[in-house]
Amino acid sequence: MRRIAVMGAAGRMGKTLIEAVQQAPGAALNAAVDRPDSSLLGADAGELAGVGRLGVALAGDLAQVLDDFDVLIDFTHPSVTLQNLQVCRRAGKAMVIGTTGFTPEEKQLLAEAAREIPIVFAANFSVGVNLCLKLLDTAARVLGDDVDIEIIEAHHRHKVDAPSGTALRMGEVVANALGRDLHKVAVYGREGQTGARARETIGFATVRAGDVVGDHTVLFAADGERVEITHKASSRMTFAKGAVRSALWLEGRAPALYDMQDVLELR
Ligand SMILES: NC(=O)C1=CN([C@@H]2O[C@H](COP(=O)(O)OP(=O)(O)OC[C@H]3O[C@@H](n4cnc5c(N)ncnc54)[C@H](OP(=O)(O)O)[C@@H]3O)[C@@H](O)[C@H]2O)C=CC1
Ligand SMILES: O=C(O)C1=N[C@H](C(=O)O)C[C@H](O)C1
Repeated sequence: MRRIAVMGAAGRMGKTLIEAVQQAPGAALNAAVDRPDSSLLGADAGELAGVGRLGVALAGDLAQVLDDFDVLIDFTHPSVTLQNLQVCRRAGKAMVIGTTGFTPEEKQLLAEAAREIPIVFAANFSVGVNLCLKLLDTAARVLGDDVDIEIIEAHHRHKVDAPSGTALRMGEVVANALGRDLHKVAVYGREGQTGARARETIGFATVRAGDVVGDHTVLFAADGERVEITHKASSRMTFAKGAVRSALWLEGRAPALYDMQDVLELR
């Protein structure tokens, strides 16, 4: 049985992850952690997640539960994940990281830790989005430099980072396929006298509203036709299932930085 710990267990994804672990054959929830000053510490993680008592009390410190798990699933905040990264690295524990909003320098820290522990890191753990990443690579190569490319994403009002990690990953895939450097060609929103659009730019537009789970569209627009590749998530369970699948997949893997494309064998 794969012993799993969930970080950010009282959060939106944390609670869904607890439910997904509970449903997955071969996986067991052995630890659940949230912030040290949480008023929920000591509560039963299963009851928090609405799946019934699991006998796992919510802890406020990862170090307290280190002996209880094999792999940590962390969907929190970059600063929290980076602290946990060091704890897991020292203890030789595998990680599944779904947190978004890392700077390029912070992503480098993930790559460094992955020399010592196996990590699956993905901005989006849904099968559908990972299929879309493959489709986007093909679309960009076929449509080439004859189209304008724009990425539009929408999320719930509580989301704290923008553009979404998924939108940025979609931008990277498209830019790589076209031999462009996303850092040089990305345009994050437009306002005022912008001038005409330069063909090589990749535009990002962000919507934050209500309870939208996660919508992404990549628009390839030529003169005379448009192609749109759209993914809409209607439940966080799609991300949670992918994360738990990754935690199981990591068993016996060598230290390296993997992503969901590896787990799905889409490389
Ligand atoms: N890769 C993917 O497929 C997906 C990624 N995400 C990403 O996952 C992350 C979390 O999203 P979401 O669940 O909506 O966010 P939430 O804010 O609902 O959850 C984060 C949880 O972490 C807790 N937390 C804060 N500080 C600490 C700490 N020091 N130690 C432990 N826990 C802490 C928060 O507590 P408090 O609320 O009290 O601050 C909260 O319970 C985001 O970066 C999001 O973009 C989301 C969905 C899918
Ligand atoms: O914060 C969210 O909710 C989500 N975040 C991820 C992202 O930033 O891409 C994935 C998903 O779209 C939901």
